[in-house]
Amino acid sequence: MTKKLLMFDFDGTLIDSVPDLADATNQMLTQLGKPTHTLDTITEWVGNGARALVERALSGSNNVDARLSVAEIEAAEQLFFTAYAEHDVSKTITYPDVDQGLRQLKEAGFTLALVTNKPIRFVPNILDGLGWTPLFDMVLGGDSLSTKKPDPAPLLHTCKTLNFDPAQAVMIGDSINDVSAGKNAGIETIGLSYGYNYGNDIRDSQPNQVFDNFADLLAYLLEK
Ligand SMILES: O=C(O)COP(=O)(O)O
Ligand SMILES: [Mg+2]
Repeated sequence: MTKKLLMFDFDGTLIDSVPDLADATNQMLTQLGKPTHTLDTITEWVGNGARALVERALSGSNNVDARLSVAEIEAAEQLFFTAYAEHDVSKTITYPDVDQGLRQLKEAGFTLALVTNKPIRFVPNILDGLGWTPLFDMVLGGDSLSTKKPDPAPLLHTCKTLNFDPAQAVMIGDSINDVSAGKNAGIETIGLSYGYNYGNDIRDSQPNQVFDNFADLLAYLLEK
């Protein structure tokens, strides 16, 4: 791979975080006296950051209930933050071959960055727990800038900060937000099919490449 900067998405790409996100979501809903939801349902609400997850959970649907007040959403979000802080790594696991793969890519000379829509406050603890903090030269959360993926700004900001031309970079993720952010930034995109994408096939978003597991992605990145 002639690219030098690899920008990775986090949830659904490197880590399977939905079991913890779902526990925190259901803890919040229980505290509010609202019905809880299954792991599969909550999985389809992940992708646009914590605020969107909370709004969808309160609505019981991806179509957010317009009658929800800002105060109601913000109060629920605080409950979610408290619950997720307690459970951010209880059930979170890395996908197969990711841990070794990231280390191999780093050793091969790639610069690695993490560009997630997850609120930044939760990211350092998870990275520390996985022993991944030294692997990433830059980490951006969904609230690090004023816009998040699918906006291109986090990707372009990462390229600029790390002194890479967008043509030297690739965005790797599981969701249409990662592919759209890459396309909006004029950056090559690689989709991974095993994560969370609102129940849709990542191929529908037409990334430049798609892989069904991290081992195949690794082979592709290392062989070029
Ligand atoms: O927190 C989310 O909603 C998604 O996070 P991600 O961008 O790492 O997939
Ligand atoms: Mg993701």
